[in-house]
Amino acid sequence: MFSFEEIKENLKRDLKKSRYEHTLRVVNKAEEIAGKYKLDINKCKLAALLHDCGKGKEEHYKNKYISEYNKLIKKDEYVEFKNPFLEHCIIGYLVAKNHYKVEDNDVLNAILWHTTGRLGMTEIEKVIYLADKTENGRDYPSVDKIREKSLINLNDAIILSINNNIKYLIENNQIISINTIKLRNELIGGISGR
Ligand SMILES: Nc1ncnc2c1ncn2[C@@H]1O[C@H](COP(=O)(O)OP(=O)(O)O)[C@@H](O)[C@H]1O
Repeated sequence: MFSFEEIKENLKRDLKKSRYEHTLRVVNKAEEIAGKYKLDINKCKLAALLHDCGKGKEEHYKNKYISEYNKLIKKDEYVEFKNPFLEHCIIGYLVAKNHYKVEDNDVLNAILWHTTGRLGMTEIEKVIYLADKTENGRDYPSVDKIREKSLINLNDAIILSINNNIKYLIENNQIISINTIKLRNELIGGISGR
């Protein structure tokens, strides 16, 4: 297992500058949100640091971890990670697990589901999902509302974020993850949680 600082050094080298800077802002935002809900800060910071670790070198890492990739991608809920916009999620999961030797499933799942979310998300997964969408460099019309809500109620913030996300995906004629739809239905259905 690499230390947090070692991973940071590696990512500084491997990611393009803007992606690395986004990553550091996601770490800060994840720390802020996790602190609010008294969640495990170290797990959240590690997942935030690694959330985009597969970005930009998807083909390279896919080939490197092809047998595990092929096994995972067959699962119904993972099929959509074949989509080029979502591929970095499963690649990030594989790189965190196999290259950075992360064994903690809370951290690995937060990386895997950071873009789409999924039914039955853990609170750590929700923190990384929201930290990615609301880090201080993000600037889109509803970001302030989602940012504010993230520190009040995780589920309500995610509903706002998904509504915004779906509009964007429709306007750009992109696929909408079935996992996102399932999550939205779960949260709108009023399943308890925070
Ligand atoms: N719920 C979703 N279902 C399908 N595609 C999505 C979804 N959310 C985002 N995407 C696509 O994935 C891309 C990457 O999203 P994301 O990882 O959140 O952005 P970033 O790489 O900037 O952190 C988006 O630009 C969009 O095209």
